[in-house]
Amino acid sequence: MTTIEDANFALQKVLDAGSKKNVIELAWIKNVRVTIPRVIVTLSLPSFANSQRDRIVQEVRGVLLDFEDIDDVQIEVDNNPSKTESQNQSNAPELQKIDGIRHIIAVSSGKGGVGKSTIAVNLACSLAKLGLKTGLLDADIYGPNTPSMMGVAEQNPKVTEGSGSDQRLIPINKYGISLVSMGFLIEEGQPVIWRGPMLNSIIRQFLYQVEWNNLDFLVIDLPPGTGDAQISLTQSVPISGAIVVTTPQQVSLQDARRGLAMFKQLGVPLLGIVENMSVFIPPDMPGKKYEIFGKGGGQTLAKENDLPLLAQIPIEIPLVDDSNKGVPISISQPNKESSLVFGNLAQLIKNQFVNTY
Ligand SMILES: Nc1ncnc2c1ncn2[C@@H]1O[C@H](COP(=O)(O)OP(=O)(O)OP(=O)(O)O)[C@@H](O)[C@H]1O
Repeated sequence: MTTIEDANFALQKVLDAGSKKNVIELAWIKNVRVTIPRVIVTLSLPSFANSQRDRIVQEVRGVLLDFEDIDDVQIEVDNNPSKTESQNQSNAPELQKIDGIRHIIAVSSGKGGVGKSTIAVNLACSLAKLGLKTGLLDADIYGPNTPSMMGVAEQNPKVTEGSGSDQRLIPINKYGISLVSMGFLIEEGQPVIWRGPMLNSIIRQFLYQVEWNNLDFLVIDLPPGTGDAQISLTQSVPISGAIVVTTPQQVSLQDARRGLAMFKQLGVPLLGIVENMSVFIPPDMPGKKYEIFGKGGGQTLAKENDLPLLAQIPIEIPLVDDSNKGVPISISQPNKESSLVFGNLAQLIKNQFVNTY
């Protein structure tokens, strides 16, 4: 006799067209009841999967009718579960607009070391160069290195006058960018042991008690990966769009896919993919490009998720050197290829949001 376990197992054959993950894994099946000869399934689809609704319903019905003792499948579709609904289910706080910020752009990566902070920093600088008021929040609690890339040594930024909850943290201004780092809260060399709820309250306090000065964009450098910290962060702030950074290798795609699935599941809008370290440009051979890490990774990821490949950033030695000196390449060498690519990326993001001002 068919059981709920059998039904759930069979439903794993139904896949999301983009991520190729199955509907059980993606938690798109909210409920399954089996009362032979009938099965009742509740589907809970995020808004980005609406276009697949009819196909998914048909396939769910198909795989369940394959059982000999089932001849009636009822499917209830809970369309576009709102963010507030899913947050209530997980007891997450409701998203609240942050005073003084128009748009929040999250820069994320499935794993560390792919250049996420480099991209967050240079994107922020390039947005500022377009005349947009820009802030940068380094939320990478595991390696808050944005201040050093921006040449900011202060560990203790100033606070506004007043007392207790009236007081607000004043961002550090560098290269025209308002910078705040979680690193300001962590003593150097100390391990980070914050868990979801603790992190959640810290990040909220951090964001809502900062004197953000009418920013057009706040770029957030998220921690790498898809653990508690990332989920807390993405549920704490109203993100306008997320960028997923990958390198061209196949191995980093798997991690990036996990990142994409997390954003989709949390209902965070995705802006697209940025491929870093696409080609190496040797400084002594202008015009030469070497595909050190293979090619096509960013394009593959973009295609399978129906997202744009927003930028392909080359490996350039000054990108490391200048960043080590505390000056992002977009500021120090605006005519280098990577600076031009960062400029285009900023323009794309501006174009996407400028009409909503
Ligand atoms: N396109 C590039 N060309 C040359 N060097 C790069 C490029 N992108 C990143 N790097 C270098 O690679 C190193 C890692 O970059 P970065 O710190 O931005 O990665 P990350 O993904 O933020 O890492 P983490 O997960 O540790 O925060 C840095 O030394 C940086 O200067």
